Amino acid sequence: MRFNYVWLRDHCRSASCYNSKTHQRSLDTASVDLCIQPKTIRLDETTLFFTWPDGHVTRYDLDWLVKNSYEGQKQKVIQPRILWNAEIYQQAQVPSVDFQSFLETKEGLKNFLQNFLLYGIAFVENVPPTQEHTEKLAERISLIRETIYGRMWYFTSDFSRGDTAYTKLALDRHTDTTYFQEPCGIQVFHCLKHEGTGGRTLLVDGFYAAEQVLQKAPEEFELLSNVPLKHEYIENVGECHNHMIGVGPVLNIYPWNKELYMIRYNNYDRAVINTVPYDVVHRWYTAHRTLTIELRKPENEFWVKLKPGRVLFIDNWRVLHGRESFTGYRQLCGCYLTRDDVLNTARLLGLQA
Ligand SMILES: C[N+](C)(C)CCCC[C@H](N)C(=O)O
Ligand SMILES: O=C(O)CCC(=O)C(=O)O
Ligand SMILES: [Fe+2]
Repeated sequence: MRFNYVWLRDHCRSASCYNSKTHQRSLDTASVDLCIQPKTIRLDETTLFFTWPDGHVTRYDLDWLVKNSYEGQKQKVIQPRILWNAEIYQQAQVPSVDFQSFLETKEGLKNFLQNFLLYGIAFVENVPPTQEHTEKLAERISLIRETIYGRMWYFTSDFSRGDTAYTKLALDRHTDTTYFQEPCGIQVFHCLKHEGTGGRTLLVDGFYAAEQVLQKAPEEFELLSNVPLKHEYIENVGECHNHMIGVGPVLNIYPWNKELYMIRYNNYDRAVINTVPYDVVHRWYTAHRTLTIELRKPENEFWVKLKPGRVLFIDNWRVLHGRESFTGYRQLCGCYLTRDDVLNTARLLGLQA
């Protein structure tokens, strides 16, 4: 491990530099001389001591340094996950959580969140088929993210909005709200009614597909993670007038450990590509094709028929959803959740997120 002197001065945990009650830095980093060097350094079994030119002493537990070093972080994943195709997911026999235990017990909630974090999807069973109960569920783990579609939404194939979600058409796999600068973190679906045929939901682990791309064509993975593009939502239907634009690459990775944390994939909503120079465009399309081929492999598709009482939570930064075309009357309700607040709940329950 290598540490920079300014870093070592900046992270001093002494009472005058750091408020351990609020976990906030008191030290004004801008007051640290960028050429600072310790006057003396001393090491015992467990601790490293620095005395700075002004006499201030900083002590570091060696364990703390190991845990907080760049080298230590580089080897760690931020969020452990189990990547899946249909077979892996089905064999895992991930249990659904019951409505009552989800709402009333810490274990129920924790089991649910653990599965959700590992697989990017999770189900709650025996939910009364109403919008109010669905809202209660959502509020147990997060804040509802209000969007142009409302807070809780409730939709049928009535074409009330300028989007094909509001029809009976099939929808190919995609993530939602790619046209937001921060796409919605979680999507909640509860089918309240369906009198007709078809309408099954398709789920595909985008991270599993991306991992295949990384294995087979690392330079294509890199391109998809480097090239920013726009997604766009333009609506002029009735009273609804919206124009949303979100910019970012298809694959979003942390630069220090290359861990994938978000996929932005919606071929319907992808805008004109005008952020990519001529000599990159063709390579980008090739990489996009490779990813699409992985995403479309039948063995990566997990199909479910949503039923009243069974609520599905989808990690919209990871798992793509789609649907089969349908006939008859179908009513879906749900909402989006803010990702920070789901992770907050998970961490408070002791989960790594
Ligand atoms: C109906 N509901 C509110 C869930 C979403 C509608 C959003 C659909 C849009 N094409 C997208 O993928 O973002
Ligand atoms: O109707 C469905 O099952 C899902 C439609 C969809 O993709 C959406 O609402 O985001
Ligand atoms: Fe969608």
